[in-house]
Amino acid sequence: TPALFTPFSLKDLTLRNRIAVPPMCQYTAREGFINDWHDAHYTSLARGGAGLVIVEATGVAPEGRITPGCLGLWSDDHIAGHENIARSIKAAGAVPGIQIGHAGRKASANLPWEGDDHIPDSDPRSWQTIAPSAIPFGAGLPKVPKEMSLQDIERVKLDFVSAAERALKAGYEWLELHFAHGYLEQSFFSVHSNLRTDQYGGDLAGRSRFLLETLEAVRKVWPERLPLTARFGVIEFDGRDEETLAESIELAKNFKAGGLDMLSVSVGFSTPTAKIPWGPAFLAPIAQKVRQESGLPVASAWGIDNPQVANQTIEDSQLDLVMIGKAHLANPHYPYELAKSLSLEKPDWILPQSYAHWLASYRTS
Ligand SMILES: C=C(C(=O)O)c1ccccc1
Repeated sequence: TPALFTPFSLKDLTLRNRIAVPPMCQYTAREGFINDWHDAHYTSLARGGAGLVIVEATGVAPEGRITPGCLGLWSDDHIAGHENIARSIKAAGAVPGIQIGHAGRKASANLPWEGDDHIPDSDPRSWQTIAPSAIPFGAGLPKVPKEMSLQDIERVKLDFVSAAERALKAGYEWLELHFAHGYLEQSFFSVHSNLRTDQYGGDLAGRSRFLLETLEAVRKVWPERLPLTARFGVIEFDGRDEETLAESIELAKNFKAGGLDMLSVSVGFSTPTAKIPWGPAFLAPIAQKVRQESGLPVASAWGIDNPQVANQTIEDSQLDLVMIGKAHLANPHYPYELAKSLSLEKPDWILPQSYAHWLASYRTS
């Protein structure tokens, strides 16, 4: 059996294979609510055969959304829509996951295909953004955020806890904290965005504190038997990579000590001047180093859209799970293509029986 199609167990869950659909914002919600688009989108992805489907970045507060089109779990009214999503993913044989986050200084933005930039302050759809320091990201996201008070920090931690409790009520079994991509928690960790002089800034311990306290608070309400994971940028490609990676590995060790079950290794995206060396599974070797030195199981995304590359990252013990995004948008049944390319036995049965039976019948080739 190709390594990509071996099961993966984490806490009380077992995934049918190593293929995960990473969180990919659909920007199709209104006031944070699930609608028909999300129902069809996530159901079709789960029926495609992946072991895990993670629902897109879901705001823990209205001002924590990236755009007005993002999903939310800041209200109990949001739970019902997510119950359908979680049930439908599980019914298709995949583990239902969700990513919760706060976009920090990158919030209050237009949809990517409508500018991908900050909504002008003059536009009634815009809102005040918050961050560790009053430093803008730059480029298309020039809004100067409000520096968070200690009360703001406490409130946002509680927002993460409440969103996690709602995710559990909705039936999700895998929770990913969005600590990456220049959003709020990443921005506390990065020297590009955190110039605080209190206990939430300064040295590595200070810049790690908000992340570790958020993890600690969410861990208390997320059942021990279910995976609690985080997506985090371990490198910025900003010319300080060795130092950033060393600090990130220290943080990963503290994540593990704090009860994190897995790290989805990504890029920090904390500065618009980063020079990212995009390439097939380009983060896999970095993820392997994080896994070796922190002892955390790792996943990673970016450029894993080739069957041999995907399988090799598992075969070579670089990754425990591969996050395959765009290939799934192009074809929700992408795991079926992977199964055929990698010569899995009875590849048709990756898909639901209503499809598999006929795909395996009346073969003409
Ligand atoms: C919407 C994103 C997310 O939620 O992480 C994102 C961020 C950076 C690059 C691509 C997508």
